[in-house]
Amino acid sequence: MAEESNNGTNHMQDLPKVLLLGPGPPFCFESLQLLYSHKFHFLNPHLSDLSLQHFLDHHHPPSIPAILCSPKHSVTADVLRLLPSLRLVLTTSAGTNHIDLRECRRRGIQVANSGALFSEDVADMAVALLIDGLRKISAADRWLRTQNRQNTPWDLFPLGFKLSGKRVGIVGLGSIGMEVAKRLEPFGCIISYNSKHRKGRVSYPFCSTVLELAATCDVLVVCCALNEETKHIINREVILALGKGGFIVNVGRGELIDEKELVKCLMEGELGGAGFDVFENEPRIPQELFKMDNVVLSPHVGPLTESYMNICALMVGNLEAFFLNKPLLTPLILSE
Ligand SMILES: O=CC(=O)O
Repeated sequence: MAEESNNGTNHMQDLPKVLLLGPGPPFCFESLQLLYSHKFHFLNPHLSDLSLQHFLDHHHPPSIPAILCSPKHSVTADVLRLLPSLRLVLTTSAGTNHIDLRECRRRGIQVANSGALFSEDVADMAVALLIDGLRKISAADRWLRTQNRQNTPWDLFPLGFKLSGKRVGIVGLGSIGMEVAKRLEPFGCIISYNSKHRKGRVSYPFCSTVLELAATCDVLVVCCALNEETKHIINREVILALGKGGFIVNVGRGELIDEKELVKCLMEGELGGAGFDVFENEPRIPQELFKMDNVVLSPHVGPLTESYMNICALMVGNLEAFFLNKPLLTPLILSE
């Protein structure tokens, strides 16, 4: 960390530089700068008219050791190439699919994410989408609002589906997946899972493939990390294996599902319903979904609760640890 200068004040040029690839999540980068500009020299290329490359040319890229980004900004190999002294990439998200992790590893750049900060919130959202879909809450709300239902017998509204007894397959039993399981068990759901590896201390049945999981479940909750192996892990074959009464929830990343096939399956009646907080081409949503009452949509707000108030502190904790050569608080890639 920067030493105090002789007259007891920190000069900005002495502070460690942190590049903010913004604008970042609501209020996050603003609060960070308001609270911590005495500790770090934050650089804001998004507030400049210059391209990132030109901005960096003006700010001596060899002296920038750290980046803070959000999922809206890809940290590609090209971006990394502009920063020869980079040693740390921080992201405000749990997902890291916007970061070229392979290149970070190759260059010995450490990476940290939001850890489990939002896991409960995202799990709440998964369960909410599932209950909403099965019990048709949003559909009922629309039904009441869109026409004057005071004069329509309410028993004309279609039957919903029970949550208890449903066989729920969790795709990705990380910290979000575990929170989903923890929430659904008391509802009487029967949990099983697929993950990259069988989890040692977990008693839920493990399926080695998503296809096998789908074939033995009524519901899939998708919450694994997006990477080369998991892109379109939910494909047509998996959807058909889940079946006509099946329900899919996605709170991970849109690209985990082959969205085109999913829309097709929903239109053909090959899948019972779905709840999405994430989409393949955000902010674009396939128009067909807007017409489906068996689909619940939400605009990628799973992590957006008051938990966000803690993201600044977590990011600063990681920055302080890094500049003091201490272990990162929420490491994903450590230096060798
Ligand atoms: O989508 C949000 C996250 O990955 O935290």
